[in-house]
Amino acid sequence: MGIIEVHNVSRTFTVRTRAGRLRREKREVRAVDGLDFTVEEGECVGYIGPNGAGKSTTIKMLTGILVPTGGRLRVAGVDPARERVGLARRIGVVFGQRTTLWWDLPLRDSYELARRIYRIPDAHYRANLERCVELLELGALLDTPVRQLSLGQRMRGDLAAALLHDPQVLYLDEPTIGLDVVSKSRVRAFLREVNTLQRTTVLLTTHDLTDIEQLCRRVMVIDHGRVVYDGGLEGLHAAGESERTLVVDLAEVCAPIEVPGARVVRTDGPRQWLAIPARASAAPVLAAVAARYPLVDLSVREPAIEDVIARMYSSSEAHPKGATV
Ligand SMILES: Nc1ncnc2c1ncn2[C@@H]1O[C@H](COP(=O)(O)OP(=O)(O)OP(=O)(O)O)[C@@H](O)[C@H]1O
Repeated sequence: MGIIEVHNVSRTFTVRTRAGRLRREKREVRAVDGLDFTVEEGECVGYIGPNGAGKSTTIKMLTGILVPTGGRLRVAGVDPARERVGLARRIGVVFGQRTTLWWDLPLRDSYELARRIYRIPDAHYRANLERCVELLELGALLDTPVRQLSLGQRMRGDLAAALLHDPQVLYLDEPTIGLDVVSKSRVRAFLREVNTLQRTTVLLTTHDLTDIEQLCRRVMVIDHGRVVYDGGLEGLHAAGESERTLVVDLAEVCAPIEVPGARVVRTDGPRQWLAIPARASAAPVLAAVAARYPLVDLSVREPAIEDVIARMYSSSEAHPKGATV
């Protein structure tokens, strides 16, 4: 049995919309519609999809905040909605757009509250706090009120708070949203460590494919409340034939770059944009450009998740699910 079991789960919402000046109409929104998947203990799974696909609704059902309209859900062997309080000790949740920390209190006090709420034994608490403080470089921030922390510092603070009670499962909803490159890489390094050393199961929702690339062997794509792809990131790129973009700044205006494995898709003065297949390494293209052209700077842009999914649909025509799940 997996640590997360989702069988034919649905969740509908009834929304009231205006129909004329006085009349209101009821409409059903199927946020999640016959969702099926299993996550094994110790996996780190990316859970991605376009806006409104049903990701947050799934996470809310997995924490017990929302009750499914149909189907069967189990997390660590229990029904989340029925045993929400008991399950809270076994899961950790981090929402990138919100904080679970106390706004006016120093980080240290929020952690102390978590210790009491979860009744974490002293020695355990001290060891976990020490490990999180070291790995997330929180030492100098422990006495700072949360409202004075930068977004990246607060996110690191939130991650520590979610892990002090040693949860078996960690749900992350956009943990790197709005962070700079350095903060993103710190957060990712920490999550890798938590998943590989602590064997914490991670379900990660993100719009940043680099998060998935660096952390997850498995990715599930959800669209219109259903899983439309379940497999490796490479397979997803292959299914959609997705492309990365290499942005190249040259010392002078040149004719469009010609190197094997890449094609120029745009030019603007000395800057050129090259498309390369996302599943191939960018290194040979970088080396060829550097050897033949007066290179000043370059950066690699991952394809947007929305583009990868759109391409996946167009390449598998009307039946993406059959092609990939
Ligand atoms: N409380 C609610 N009442 C009515 N409709 C809702 C509610 N919560 C979600 N929905 C609808 O359910 C659908 C799925 O929403 P959900 O927030 O799960 O998507 P998401 O994949 O997390 O999107 P995003 O990436 O934008 O956060 C959307 O159409 C949304 O409008």
